[in-house]
Amino acid sequence: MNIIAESLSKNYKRKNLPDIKVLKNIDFEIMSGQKIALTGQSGAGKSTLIHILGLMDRPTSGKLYIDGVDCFAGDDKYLCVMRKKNIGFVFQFHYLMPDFTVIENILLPVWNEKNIKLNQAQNILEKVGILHWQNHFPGELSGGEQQRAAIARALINNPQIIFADEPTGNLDRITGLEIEKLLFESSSETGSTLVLVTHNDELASKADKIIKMTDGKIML
Ligand SMILES: Nc1ncnc2c1ncn2[C@@H]1O[C@H](COP(=O)(O)OP(=O)(O)OP(=O)(O)O)[C@@H](O)[C@H]1O
Repeated sequence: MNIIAESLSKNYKRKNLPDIKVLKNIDFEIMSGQKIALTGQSGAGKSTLIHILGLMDRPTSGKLYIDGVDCFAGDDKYLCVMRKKNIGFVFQFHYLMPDFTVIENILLPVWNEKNIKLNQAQNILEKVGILHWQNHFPGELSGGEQQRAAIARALINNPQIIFADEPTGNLDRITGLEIEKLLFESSSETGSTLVLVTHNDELASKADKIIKMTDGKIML
């Protein structure tokens, strides 16, 4: 799926202070299947942007087209359906449910079809290298393994776009590189579009395109 941002802006309101302008008229196009590294210094607005692209937040102004659809013209219910159908999200923290096993966590987004999806969930766990952990609880896994489980959960809906917001921020360098490599490989295999927030220049250089943000703007 391709993504077009047209003059996206985001302001946050602050008590007794002027609004803070976090995104300032952002324009770009991401082609279907492209792997994008989103980089920029802390506070540049990367998370704010990726939350809007992932339909978890609305811009103050501007448009976002996913495969030609003007997403924010829809109501919240529409955004929710669109997100569930097309988008996978991996965060810096894994947000796995501690009282559910790994396989149950992967099946949570598709719980009403969990019996039908079991094989697929196990295949994904095998692909991300943690099938042997399927009946264990997240607390028994290492940080890297937990993040692999979070990726598996993001993949269960066969998303056409994956957003990953510093998914390796809590991991050591080697484990982090493995996780980012896994995201790249998964995107190549499935042809899904990947937008990855990273501070790793080596990895960013392997992306099809680097979008660099500075102070709420894109540096071209
Ligand atoms: N809900 C909010 N209310 C007010 N200000 C916010 C809110 N969310 C983010 N900000 C501000 O917006 C700016 C951009 O934040 P954002 O998290 O998008 O940056 P970032 O590039 O992802 O940074 P980092 O690399 O440190 O995660 C920051 O100054 C932040 O304090």
